[in-house]
Amino acid sequence: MSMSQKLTPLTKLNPIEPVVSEERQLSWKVASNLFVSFKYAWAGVSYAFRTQRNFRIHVCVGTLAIGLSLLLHLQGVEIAVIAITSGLVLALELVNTAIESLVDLTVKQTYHELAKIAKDCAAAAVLISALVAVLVAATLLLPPLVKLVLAQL
Ligand SMILES: Nc1ncnc2c1ncn2[C@@H]1O[C@H](COP(=O)(O)OP(=O)(O)OP(=O)(O)O)[C@@H](O)[C@H]1O
Repeated sequence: MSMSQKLTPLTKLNPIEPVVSEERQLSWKVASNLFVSFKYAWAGVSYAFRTQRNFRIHVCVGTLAIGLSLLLHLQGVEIAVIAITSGLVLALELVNTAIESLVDLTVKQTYHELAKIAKDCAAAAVLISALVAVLVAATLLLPPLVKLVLAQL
């Protein structure tokens, strides 16, 4: 396929087709620029934060867990483990959002058993990572936290 066939000028697009900006049409090219790639990735994070309540909750809980681990002077490895598990939850929440969008794009408003499987499994991945993160944080944070509270009594 030649270049001119690939990059249809916006003026020639059918008005009922979704409009793709010329910058987006060239995204395969601009993505080679590291800064622009970062900009698109940040747009994804920003979209998830604005639209996904669960993502906001995970950001708050993760920040709280890392903050507490610093305040309680946990060992470096322990802080790293809490940060890794919290980061994994956020990353999977982003993948979940991407899968939800792709499924909605594919099946639109129709019910499909495969769409249900895709969305349920993506949500399950987030749930499992969140449960593990809570378990890890509780194991590492609770003993020093209880010790600190008891010392105040
Ligand atoms: N097109 C569909 N076909 C079949 N089942 C669907 C479809 N869309 C959604 N579902 C079912 O509804 C559930 C919720 O889907 P929805 O798109 O509302 O996700 P959500 O509630 O926004 O999820 P999350 O809280 O993880 O963001 C899915 O897990 C799935 O079981």
